[in-house]
Amino acid sequence: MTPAHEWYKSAVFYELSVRTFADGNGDGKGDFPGLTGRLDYLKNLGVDCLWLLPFYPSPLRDDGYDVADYVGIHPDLGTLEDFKVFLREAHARGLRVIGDLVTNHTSSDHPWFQAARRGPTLPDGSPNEYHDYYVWSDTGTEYAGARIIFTDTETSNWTRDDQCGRYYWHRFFSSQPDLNFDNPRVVEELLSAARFWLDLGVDGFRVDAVPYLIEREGTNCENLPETHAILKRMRRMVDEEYPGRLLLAEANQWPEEVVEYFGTDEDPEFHMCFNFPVMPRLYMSLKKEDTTSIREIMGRLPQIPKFGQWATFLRNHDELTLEMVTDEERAFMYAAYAPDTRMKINVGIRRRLAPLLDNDRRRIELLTTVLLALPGSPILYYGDEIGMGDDLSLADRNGVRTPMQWNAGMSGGFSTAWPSDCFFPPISDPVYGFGRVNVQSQERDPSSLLKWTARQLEVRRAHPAFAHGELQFIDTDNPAILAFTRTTADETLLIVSNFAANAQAVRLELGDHVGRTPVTLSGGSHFPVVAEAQYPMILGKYDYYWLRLN
Ligand SMILES: OC[C@H]1O[C@H](O[C@H]2O[C@H](CO)[C@@H](O)[C@H](O)[C@H]2O)[C@H](O)[C@@H](O)[C@@H]1O
Ligand SMILES: [Ca+2]
Repeated sequence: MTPAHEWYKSAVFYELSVRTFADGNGDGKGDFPGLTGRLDYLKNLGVDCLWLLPFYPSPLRDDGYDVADYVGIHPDLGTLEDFKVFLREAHARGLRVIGDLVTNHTSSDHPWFQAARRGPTLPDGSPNEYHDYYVWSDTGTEYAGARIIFTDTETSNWTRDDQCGRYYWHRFFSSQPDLNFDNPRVVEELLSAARFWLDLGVDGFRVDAVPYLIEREGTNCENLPETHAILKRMRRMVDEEYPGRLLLAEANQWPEEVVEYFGTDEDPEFHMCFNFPVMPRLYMSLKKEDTTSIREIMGRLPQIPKFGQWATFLRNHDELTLEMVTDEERAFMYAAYAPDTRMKINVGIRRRLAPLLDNDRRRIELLTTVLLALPGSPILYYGDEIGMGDDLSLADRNGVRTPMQWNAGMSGGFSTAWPSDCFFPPISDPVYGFGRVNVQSQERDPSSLLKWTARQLEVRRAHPAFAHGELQFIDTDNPAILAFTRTTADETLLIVSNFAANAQAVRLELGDHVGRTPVTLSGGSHFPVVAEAQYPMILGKYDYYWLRLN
């Protein structure tokens, strides 16, 4: 039995932007009342926890990751009362809700930065306490070992502030000055902001961009011990004051570094960390028809503490990041998945799941089943469950953030406003547009992607080994086939997936399971008994089996 406070280990997460999910008042911008009205959809889909992208007051120069007030609601999205109603209604349906805590930086519009730029000393000669909330330099030459993350926009991590006459540090856009986490007051401010939402009842946070909190000369300013110390302090606060709430780390790092963000059983840090390294390898394996890199990277993941759980995903609101691959692999991914240069951004590809996979239902199903079956709690990105497309004409990563497509009516049912008055225009092309791809039509079609996804989530829920089972890769004589077992004391599941565009024959090394009978999880079909170590199978193109070894 998993203790109740480890609910996140068996949860399926659903990431959404309030701004683009459902508009309740017809102004063309999604809002909390609109989202509240769609909670039954999410419940019926079978997800357990909603991750809301930043919903705070913000000038929206980075879609809300530029926070101007940590303890408010962006006026476009409703009021604090609307938020409370939403949270109550979500909880009433058994849905949990996590927010997005943007720790590393604020917006340059934040009152702290506006005060900080007045300089270290105020006109009356008194010290300006807010100046030290940010990281300043007189030369803008320090920390040269830190890479630039938004390579398409920024040329330096320093920008000169004319008002202050000094340079401020920023790992992301220049409109997002980094907070100075060497200042204990900043740490306390962030903890207070977290407490505000935890007091209201949120179930935790995805914590943004955690590797970059502290800067030190002579390092790359990522994953520093001082950064971990601050994050552990955050975890202690949550465990002591809000037991059972979740902290999920966004640390886009290699396995050896990301695992540090879990901490240890004795000195914990995050309950969950995104598995960034495996994500691009799922796509790579499809194009290469070779799953070796998935096995390799999963084998590189160190042991995590008992409380820990990975967060797995195929897509999110950012570009499909290619930071955690080699140069050669990155070149392969660009050639395979970004034939149009508009698809590239920074170190990644700004496309949604369905277009990446040529809208091929078999490939979408294949990657989704692998996502649901690998160790970790899966995170679905809104709209991918109906196969939404993207809009390359929109700037930055906004092309993958278009309005949810609810029906074939005006503005896809997202809003009663005209499409041109929506925050982003709903997609209307003949292939991915709301006239063809929408929730209402898929709810009426038993064979739709939406219905299929809901069924898979139901099957996953019925078999706790998906959430808790130990992973064992099965040796095969065909690299196009990914085969693994997930085992608990009660059951062993066998997952077999064909990453090739043609039917494949394979022999699975099932010596540990001789005498057992594979039975499909949906339908209960009995396969031939495992009579000897080598178990032959045939799989159609992009085919998969979810089996239980009886
Ligand atoms: O708040 C700034 C950004 O923080 C997150 O960024 C992450 O996304 C980057 C790619 O877009 C990635 O390269 C980096 O490693 C991450 O920290 C957030 O998800 C972004 O939306 C945001 O702009
Ligand atoms: Ca609205």
